[in-house]
Amino acid sequence: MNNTAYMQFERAQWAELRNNVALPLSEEDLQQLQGINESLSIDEVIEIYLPLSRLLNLYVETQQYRHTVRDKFLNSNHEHVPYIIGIAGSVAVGKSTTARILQALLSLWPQHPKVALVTTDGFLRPNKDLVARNLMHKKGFPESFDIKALVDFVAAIKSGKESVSAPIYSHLTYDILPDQTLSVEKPDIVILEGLNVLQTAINYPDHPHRVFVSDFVDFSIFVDADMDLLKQWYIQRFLKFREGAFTDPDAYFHSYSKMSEREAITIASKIWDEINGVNLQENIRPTRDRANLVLNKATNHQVSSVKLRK
Ligand SMILES: Nc1ncnc2c1ncn2[C@@H]1O[C@H](COP(=O)(O)OP(=O)(O)OP(=O)(O)O)[C@@H](O)[C@H]1O
Ligand SMILES: CC(C)(CO)[C@@H](O)C(=O)NCCC(=O)O
Repeated sequence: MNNTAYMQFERAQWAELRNNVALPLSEEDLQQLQGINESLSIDEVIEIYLPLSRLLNLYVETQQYRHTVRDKFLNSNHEHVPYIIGIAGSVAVGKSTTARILQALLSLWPQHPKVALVTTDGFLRPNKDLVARNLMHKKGFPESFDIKALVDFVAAIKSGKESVSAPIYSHLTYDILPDQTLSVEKPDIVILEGLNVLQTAINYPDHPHRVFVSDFVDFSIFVDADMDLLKQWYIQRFLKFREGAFTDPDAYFHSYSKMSEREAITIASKIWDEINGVNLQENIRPTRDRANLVLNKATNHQVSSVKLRK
């Protein structure tokens, strides 16, 4: 008996769905997509993300229709509130890249929805608070976030408020930027990505809240990959930062740009084993089965299978 809550698609089966997608991509669109990430292949966009954007576009339309039906029933006229797509998964799995691809593709559909992108990293507590709470080695763990501020933020977006602002986290300074905020001005769609998008009370035993981020998320995606690949991607990205952003003297990890590649790999590997890998096992992967859709990635970030809730 098949008692799973998901329909499972192998890569080839999912890719076939692109034949149902009537969205021709121009040369310019392809160039824009390629600009998101130099290692992203266009085949990957066409075979995996294009059908996914079509499905999401249909869900958004259906939601808008439901609101129209509700307004008819109530004999009133309420404004639409943004549709929220949540993207969860490990550090370095590619949440922000997935979010940017979907943002670009969704904006190309004929309705040209305005799509905003928000990362929950902005709700990490500033370093000074983490130091005071002895949590600097727990960045990304539930207790390192101001979860109440995050829930209030998504609730405000869903209330239809004209402008809602979020703090910004910088990977360069490794801290919340003191005088900058991101403002979300009632777009059609908000893509909210972060480690904690699907977390619930179990993850926050010391700060019990009755309402969670996922209560406001209309459609959730969990991006997953095997542990050894994730560690490898984390180390690769660390080395990329080391050659790029960390060479900036203002970078928190500037000293890493001066050490040998071998030393840098040892450090990245330790950070993975002691922080990000542990957080994945304890607090992130256990939320996977709450997602509406799971993208499983294999070597080179290629999606190997897709699971969609029945
Ligand atoms: N589809 C893809 N194709 C090729 N490379 C990718 C893809 N997605 C992500 N990557 C690479 O994987 C690494 C991690 O990606 P990204 O920064 O999007 O992850 P993330 O999950 O948002 O990480 P974090 O939680 O630390 O912010 C980056 O080096 C990125 O270039
Ligand atoms: C900011 C987070 C928590 C999530 O993106 C992560 O990238 C991070 O900084 N983790 C802490 C350990 C590390 O430096 O990777």
